[in-house]
Amino acid sequence: MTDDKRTLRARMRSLRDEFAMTIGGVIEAPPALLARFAPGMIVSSYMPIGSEADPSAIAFAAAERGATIVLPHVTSRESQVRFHVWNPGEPLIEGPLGLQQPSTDGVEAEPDIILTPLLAFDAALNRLGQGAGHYDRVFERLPEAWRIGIAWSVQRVETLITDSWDVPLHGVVTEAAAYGEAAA
Ligand SMILES: Nc1nc2c(c(=O)[nH]1)N(C=O)[C@@H](CNc1ccc(C(=O)N[C@@H](CCC(=O)O)C(=O)O)cc1)CN2
Ligand SMILES: Nc1ncnc2c1ncn2[C@@H]1O[C@H](COP(=O)(O)OP(=O)(O)OP(=O)(O)O)[C@@H](O)[C@H]1O
Repeated sequence: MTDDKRTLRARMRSLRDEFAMTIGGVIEAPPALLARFAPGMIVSSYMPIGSEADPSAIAFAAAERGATIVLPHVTSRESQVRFHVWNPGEPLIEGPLGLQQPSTDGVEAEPDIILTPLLAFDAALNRLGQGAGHYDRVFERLPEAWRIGIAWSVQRVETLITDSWDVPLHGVVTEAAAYGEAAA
């Protein structure tokens, strides 16, 4: 089970690298997502590492509509994700695992909408992540939050292997399409 996930992660990382280097594009907020952003809402974004799809155009659209942006912060593979308020333009700090993270001086706040990085997603909107279970644990802790995957179109597979703790996404947005509630 774990081995299959590991093999798929390696394959999806190289697919994603190749796509981002040759085609790429901008991931824009589809109308169904824009309609959700409202003043006072807390939206979690992330700073892409490697060839991850960049959610910043969506985060800026949310900020323009009055939402507060938070970014994930971890101290290790084992630690829980904490979300800290980040204002566009504020400096980021180098963290573990190649991450660019917000300062922990920023107020901690739990997101209403979680823009989620991923390695692969499937037709049922299951998600394969980096394998540390960071977002899986966030989804368990914040079951009311709206979970939106951000990805390149090449990251879509027909069926992912799932484990008992995997929580499916509500929607996914790519450079080419929107799925699930992000498309409704
Ligand atoms: N941009 C981004 N921020 C994020 C995540 C993420 O996936 N992407 N996370 C999601 O949980 C959390 C951090 N967790 C992580 C857990 C493992 C690895 C990891 O194994 N990295 C690989 C290299 C990844 C790559 O270059 O694509 C490594 O260290 O070998 C990275 C982040 C919170 N912030
Ligand atoms: N809700 C949870 N509570 C405690 N541990 C969890 C939870 N969810 C996942 N884990 C642990 O995290 C590990 C990795 O899970 P998995 O391979 O599904 O990660 P992933 O979803 O691909 O990664 P990520 O969420 O970090 O991007 C597993 O060993 C699992 O035991």
